[in-house]
Parts: sequence; C-alpha cells; structure tokens
Amino acid sequence: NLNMTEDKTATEDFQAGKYAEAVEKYSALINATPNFSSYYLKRGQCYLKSNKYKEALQDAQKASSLGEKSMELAMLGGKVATKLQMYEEAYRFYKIGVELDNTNTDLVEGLRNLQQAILDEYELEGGEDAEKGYSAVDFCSQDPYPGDDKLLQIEQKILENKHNIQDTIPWKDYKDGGEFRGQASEAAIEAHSLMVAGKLEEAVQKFTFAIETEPNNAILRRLRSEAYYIMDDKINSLRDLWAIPKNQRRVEVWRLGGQIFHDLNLPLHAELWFKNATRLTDGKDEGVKILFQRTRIQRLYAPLCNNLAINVEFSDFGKCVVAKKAIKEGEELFTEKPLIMGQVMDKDNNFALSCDNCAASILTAEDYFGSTLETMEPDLKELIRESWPDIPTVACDKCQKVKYCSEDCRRQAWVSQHELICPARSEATKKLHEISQNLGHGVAEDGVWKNLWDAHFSPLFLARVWSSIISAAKHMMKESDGSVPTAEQWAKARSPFRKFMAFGNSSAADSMPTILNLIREIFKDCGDGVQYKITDNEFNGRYFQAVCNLQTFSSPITPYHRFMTRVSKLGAEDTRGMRMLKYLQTTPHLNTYCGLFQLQSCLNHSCTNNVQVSDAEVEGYGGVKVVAKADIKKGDELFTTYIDTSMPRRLRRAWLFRSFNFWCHCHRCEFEGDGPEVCTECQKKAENNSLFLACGQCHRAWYCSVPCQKSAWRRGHRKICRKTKSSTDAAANQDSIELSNKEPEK
Ligand SMILES: C[S@@+](CC[C@H](N)C(=O)[O-])C[C@H]1O[C@@H](n2cnc3c(N)ncnc32)[C@H](O)[C@@H]1O
Repeated sequence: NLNMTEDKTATEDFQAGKYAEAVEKYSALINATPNFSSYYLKRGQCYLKSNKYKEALQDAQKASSLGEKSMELAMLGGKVATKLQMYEEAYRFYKIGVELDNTNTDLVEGLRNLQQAILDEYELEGGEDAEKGYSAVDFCSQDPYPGDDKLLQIEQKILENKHNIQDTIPWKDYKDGGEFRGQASEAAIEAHSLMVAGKLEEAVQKFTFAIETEPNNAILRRLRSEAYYIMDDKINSLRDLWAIPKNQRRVEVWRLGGQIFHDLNLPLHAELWFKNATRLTDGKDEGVKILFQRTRIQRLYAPLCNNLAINVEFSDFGKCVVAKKAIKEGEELFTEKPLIMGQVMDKDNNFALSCDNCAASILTAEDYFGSTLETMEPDLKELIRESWPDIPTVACDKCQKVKYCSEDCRRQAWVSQHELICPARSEATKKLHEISQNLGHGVAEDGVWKNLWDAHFSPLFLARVWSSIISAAKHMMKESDGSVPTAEQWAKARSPFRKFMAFGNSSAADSMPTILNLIREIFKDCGDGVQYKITDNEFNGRYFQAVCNLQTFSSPITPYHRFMTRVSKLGAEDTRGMRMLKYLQTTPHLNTYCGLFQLQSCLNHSCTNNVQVSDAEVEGYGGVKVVAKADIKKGDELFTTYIDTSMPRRLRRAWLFRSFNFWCHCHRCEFEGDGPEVCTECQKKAENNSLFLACGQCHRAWYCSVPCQKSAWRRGHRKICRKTKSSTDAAANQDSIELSNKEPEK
C-alpha cells in the first residue's frame, strides 16, 4: 500500500514535469523492491525526459533483464539507445515492440529514426566517398605454422629424389654478371631477342651457350629459367633458379621460384620463396603477397574440400569459396560442425535445455508437456514413456549448472575448455557466467549495474576460445613432461584459430573494460603453474575474429522431433497417434548458439546471395549446411548474406559497415543506386531540382541518360535487375519498414 501511494505521487510528479522528484521517489521504491521491473521503466522515462540517456538506458536494460516485455520498454530502450548511438541495442529493444504490435505508429516512427541515425552516421563517415576497401593481404600473416619445418624437409626429399634437385650446387668464383663480355654477351643478347620473338628452344640453346661461357652469371640463369618456364619445363626452370646463390636472388627469382614450387605442389617451398620476395620489396608488392596467400590458402583448405564441389581461394577480399564444377539450385554443398561453439545473447534461450558441448537438445517429456503430462490419458503417458527419447543428461559435477547430453560430452567439454571456465572455479568465472545469463549486464567496477558487453555473442564465447587454447597447450606440456608449455606448443594450440580473419576499427578493450578484466582474472592462473596474460591487442583480435566470423546455428532435431517421427509411424489402427497430436501443437524453441566454422566462414557476403546457410545435424552435433539458392557456374564465387537484403542500398551498406566493419562490394551494391539525385552509372548529380529516371524494371538504379542506362546494363545491371515486388517497393523508396520485422541471418 505504501508502495502504491509512493508510486502514485511519483507518477503525478512525472506528469507535472517534476522529473528529479519523480526519480527520487522511484529510486526509493527500487530500493524497497529491487526486482520489480516497472519502477526501473518509470524511472528510465524520467531520465529520458531529463536527457539523461545513459541512466535511462541502464534502467531499460535492468527492466529487460527482469523479464519486462512491453511496448513502453521497447520505446524507452529503443529511443535512448538510438540517442547514445548504440544502434544494435536500439534494434534489440524495438524488436520487443515488433513482436507485440508491429503496426504501432510510435514504434514505426522510432524505427524510422533509428534507420535515419544509421544513415546519418554513414554520411558523417563520408558515405561512399570515404570508402576505401581494406587490403586483405595486409592482415593475413606470413608466419609459418607449427610443424612447417618438418613439412619443408619432406618437400626437400621430394625435390632431391623425384626432381633430382640437390640442396647445394657449386657456384664458385661468382662475379656479378651485369656486364657480359665477348661471346657470352653476344649470345645472351641474341637469346633474349629470340625469346621475345617466341622462339624459345633456340633462345634456350643460346642461353646455354652463354652460361657455359660464363657459368656464374645470375642474370643469364634467370633468363634461361624464364624461357624454360614458358616452355612448361618447370624442373629445368627451377634448376637454374636454384643454382643462383641465395644472396644473389633478386625479387623476380624468388617470385618465379615460388610460382614453380606452387605449380609442382610443393607449397612450403613456394611460401618460403614468396616470403623472400615480400621481404625484398619491404612488403610493398601486393602481387607477391597475394601469391603467397593463394598458396597458403590452397594448402590449408584443399584437404577440406577434397570431395566437395567447392574450393577455397584467395581474392581481393581475402578468402572466398568458388565452385569447382557447375552446381544446381537446391544442391547441398557441404555440412559442417563448429570448431568451437558458444552462447548467443538471446533472452528466449534456455541453455539448461541443451548440451553445452554439442548443442543437442536435451528436452525431456516433462520439460515439453509440463503439467499436462499429469492429466493425460494413461495410454498416451505410456506412449511418451516408450517413445520419448531417453537422453542420459548429466550436469558438470563441479558447478551442477552446465548440462550435457552424455557422459562423453561432459568429459570432452571438461578437457577441451570447461575446466578453466567452470562457474564453480572462481569468483571471476562465476561472475562471467552471471553476466552472460543477464544478457551482458552486470555490476561494473564503479558499482553501477549496466550493460558491460556489446555483441550478440556471449563473452563466455571468448573465454571459451582462450580456455581451449590454454587447455590444449597444457595438455601438450604434460604429454612432453614439461613444466610450462613451449613456444611451439602455444603456437600449435593457437593454430586452429589462425584460419579466422579479424578486422575491426575500434577498441573492444577500451569499450568493455570490465569483461576484459574478468577474463584476465580468469586466466591469470590456469593451474599447474601456467599463466596467461591477455593483452589489449589480443582481446581486440579475438573479439573481432568473433565479430567477423561467427555464425549462429541451432541443433534442429530435438527429442520432440524424434518423438513425432515415432508417433507418425504408428499404424492407422493405433488411435494414440491421432489423440497425441493435439498435445504436440507447439514446436519447442531451439536454443541458438554461435560457432566458428572453418569452411562456412570463408563465404563472403553478397546482397544477391547464391547460397543459403541453415541449421543441420552433423555427426550428432548441431551445425550448419550450405545449400545452393540458384544455379551456379563452374568458377563462380559462392556468396551468403549476413543481413536482411530487402533493405535499400544505403541502409544495407551502413548496416554491414556497423555490424561487420566492411563496405559491401557486391554486384548489387555496385549496380544499384541510392536515389534519383545521382546517376548510378556516371555519378553525375542532378541539377536544378530535376531528378533522374529510375530503371523501369527494378526501380533501384537511376540514370542521367540512355547511354548511361545501356552501359550499366551491359556492365552488370542486368544480373541484379529484378522486377520490384510490392513488398520491397517500400525499400526501393527508402521507406523500408522491413527492417523492423526481419532478423539478420547472421
Ligand atoms: C566470414 S568472413 C568471409 C571470408 C573472408 N573473406 C576471409 O578472408 O576470411 C567476413 C569478412 O569478409 C569480408 N567480406 C565479406 N563479404 C564482403 C563484401 N561483400 N565486400 C567486402 N568485404 C567482404 C569482410 O571483411 C568480412 O568481415
């Protein structure tokens, strides 16, 4: 009663515009009943009115973590998060409203403002003019992988035994061969002319004569090597390069040698030679760096693509997936289970109902039917007892919180990562689990409850990456009876994660200090005398690795589905099947996880994607499958989509930039325009308030003239031009409310 009176006077203060007084009263109410979401919501509204956006957002987040789901909350959180430029957070709040009533005019207005804010930021950053593609090769390292030295020795044996190329070739009394003398010089000039004229065999003969006269001339060797290479005689070509002493090999020598090793399928040598070419050019020769990455990507991924219709290659935007042969629409291209998986921040997830190691659902009949199970007809109960899959669910025996679908999964998880991050291990691990449960909220160092984490994946995911690296290194250390892991063991433990690129242009360490400190605390002492210090750089790197590569997925087949299958197989004479159906109306919610997938993460984004990534069960694990959405020609790149592609061009691009840090370079972005003010083809601006005409078919490109329209059509507009459907008309008119009710796929 006391609360009701206080609440009433606080509301009166609010209505009278006395926000400070109202805040005081709501704060007192919150102190008395800290778990009542409505007071946070009301106090948040007072803060909003007083332009105290941070405080308002904290209250909205607290109300949300207490289970509040109302239009008021959606509007409060959406508005203040937009003001604070926390667009993903704003979108999360507005989605609560969309689920309640997506026609609400305030909500539509709020979403429009959110779109505008994102677009404004895009313009502020310079929009199209500021776009600079990143250089993918610049953030791909050329460091060797652990074990590369041994592979190099094996290649060396192949070179000696199969190609008869020995390690050392005598090269005595070398004189710099800049000046050719007498006969050798004449022969060399003749040979060069023959080479230019395409008379390669004669050129080789002349070079051979010149080399016999002056055997230690590096230039002659290189030229003859080039002639051999054009004649496709790779071994002789290589012999000449090999004969040149290392300190005399110029960039062209290292590059050509790298190419030959690549062609001979000796990738370790190819990498070594390209690396030397990179060194000699101070890393300024993009071409040679790309050649290095092509070789490396092929050696790392060819074994994974052996029996598949796809290959992984290296393109301008880093790795990409390419069709090895023609692919038909609907064809399944590959399935994959994650290298590592973790939780995503979704309030609908209940992780007690799935296995923390393989994502399989561990839903019991009791979980699914709830109290109806008690009142069900006995023969149906019997059917459930007989046919609902029996899952030997176990909990971690230390924390009793994390659940697994089997003893095997429990053991696997413990050894591979859970031991170090089990909530029962320390105060820090406990806190990190709590923050994850509270969807990223918790008490910061300053004692204030706030949002501590700004990503759709849980901070536990990052902790899991480190714990799996440290666990692997410790395991190797123990196997070799060491007292600390060696540098090689650390490198081996980290190497699986090297496949995932990381790119970001902010500092996660600066914006999420509480989480960084907690994670540091967790790994400060990893047991057995092993310590791990996480630098800001490493934190940022792993964070952006997750941002750029994580894919959400669910384990799609639950005990409910298996039960359904069994029920559907009951004969027609068995009436239990029909009677059971009425209890099976609701499909259970599938917990969403995120994972790093080695092949799937090589798929680039396009706003006209030709493949679709969806959930799959892979060898008993939750995973993904990739299916062709259209016919794909041999050699074409495969693209997935990371966002809702019904948005108009500018918004798609701004959204991709904000969420994934890149400006989309897909075909559709190239051949669609932003509006009638600028010619999509030649970028000319319309003058005197006149606007350019739109493509009559798709209404998504505008041209200043017929020649521009024709040129665009020829260059590629025809590939993306589709008749605009009524549902996307709005998007074409910059009026895209689709944003509000479609969830980005990634
Ligand atoms: C999951 S990875 C895709 C594979 C990536 N190319 C690699 O080398 O690992 C996502 C990253 O690829 C790049 N990317 C993907 N699609 C792109 C596109 N349409 N335009 C520009 N960059 C793109 C971005 O850097 C993005 O963060």
